[in-house]
Amino acid sequence: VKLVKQKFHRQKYLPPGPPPHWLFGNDIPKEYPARVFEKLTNEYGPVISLQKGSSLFVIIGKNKAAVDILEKENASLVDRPVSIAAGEVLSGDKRILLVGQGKRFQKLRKALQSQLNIKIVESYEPIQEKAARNVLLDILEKPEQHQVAGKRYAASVIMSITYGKTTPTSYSDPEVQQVNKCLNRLGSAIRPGAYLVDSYPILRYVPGYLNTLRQYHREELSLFRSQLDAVRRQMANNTTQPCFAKYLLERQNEYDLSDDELAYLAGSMFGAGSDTTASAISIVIMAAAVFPEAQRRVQEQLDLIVGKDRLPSFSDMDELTEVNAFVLETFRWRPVSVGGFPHRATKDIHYGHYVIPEGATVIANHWALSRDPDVFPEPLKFNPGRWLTEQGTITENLKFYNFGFGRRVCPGQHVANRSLFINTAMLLWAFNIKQDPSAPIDTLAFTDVANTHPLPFKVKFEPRIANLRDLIRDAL
Ligand code: HEM
Repeated sequence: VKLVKQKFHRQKYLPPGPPPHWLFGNDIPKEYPARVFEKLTNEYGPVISLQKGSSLFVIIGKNKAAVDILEKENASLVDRPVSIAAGEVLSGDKRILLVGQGKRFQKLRKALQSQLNIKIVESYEPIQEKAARNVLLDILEKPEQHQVAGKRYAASVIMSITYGKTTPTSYSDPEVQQVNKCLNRLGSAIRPGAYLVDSYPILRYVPGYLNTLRQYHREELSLFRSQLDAVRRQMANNTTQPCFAKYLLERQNEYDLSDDELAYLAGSMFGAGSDTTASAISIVIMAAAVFPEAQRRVQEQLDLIVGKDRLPSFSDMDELTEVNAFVLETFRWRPVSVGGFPHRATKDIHYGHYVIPEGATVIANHWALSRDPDVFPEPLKFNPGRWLTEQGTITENLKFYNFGFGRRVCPGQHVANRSLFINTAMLLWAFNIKQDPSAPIDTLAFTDVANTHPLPFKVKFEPRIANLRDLIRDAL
């Protein structure tokens, strides 16, 4: 009786939402869910709930509610929803992104922080500058392949930081292709509804049902092990560059990591950090082409501070406020992690007169947050100026949570921010990026996946620097 009463009480105080079908519950949108959820936010309010089977989804669509819940109550939202297909089976429960709250999560996260914290990331500057100069060369060579240039940048930076790789990385490298094959498998398995076992866990006992995913896991693990073994071999002949893998191999006991935990941790850096960064660079190129006035403001400051006789560098970062504001506005304008990432409530959370019950999956819809007029007036307008104070410095009073929330906030955010700074500075310094009048850009044409990517689009790169190739070659 007590349990029934409790259930009834919770039901009564659930956040509002569209009425569920008595048997099938609510429809979970199959296409562009973040855009559909934004409409539901406008209809039902900042926090809504949807019921599907035994799962309760709480979707947050306003910044104030997102901060009140996911930041202020973060201790109760460290956990991830159970993911049998993608998390337990495909990732062997070792991929940090999907690992639930507990000892393993804590040690993986601690190990990541040790190499991704704001102090350490400065040491990656030479890697990022070099790779960003290569983006310029790639674009001079094959401007129509600008999206590939961004992917190559992101892949080579991650490979250098993680495994100390010094040879140039091409997006067609067999190793990168293999990693991408694994990532595509993850992307498919992670889609809501992709595997019935996530709604009906009993299915895990059906013989053969999860065999393919188990096989994928073995392949992934052996790839990650082999990447780590390469670093071990280099360490044995003293030829390793300082990198994430070397640092952790030397301190494996201190961080209490098994061989496979370490292999997965290094391996999943690529998954979390490569495609996201490449997409964000592509969005910068799109925004520059579509908003020439905003591009021009950035270029005026670049000409003033950097001039045309040298390339921009990290030493200009504090002064290039227009570049920083432009990047912040692209993060908001088209968020890469468009629908946000799910957290699981480990106790009842009270919000106003609603209760988010223990066990609920809580998701901040980044797309809706980016268009929340309470925080971003005229949200559809691309306006980097909103990030600047009257004195021209970056304001401290505005924040967009493109890197997520609480104790799960993206640990790679400092690397990502710096990648976006250096690429935006170099691209807008080197080129006038223009729309191709014969192929106008559809700025809503994005892939429909968790980390969204602009669909292929055409732009023209007009060099602004006469001796660009020479300057790049000198710097390289
Ligand atoms: C523009 C680029 C990036 C964006 C937009 C982004 C966004 C995110 C978001 C939204 C999350 C989930 C946060 C949450 O649960 O609330 C996340 C998690 C994560 N990110 Fe990033 N990220 C980016 C780049 C990177 C990079 C460069 C790395 C690594 C070097 C990285 C590593 C990770 C890892 C390991 C996690 C899982 C953390 C956990 O579950 O505790 N990310 N990221």
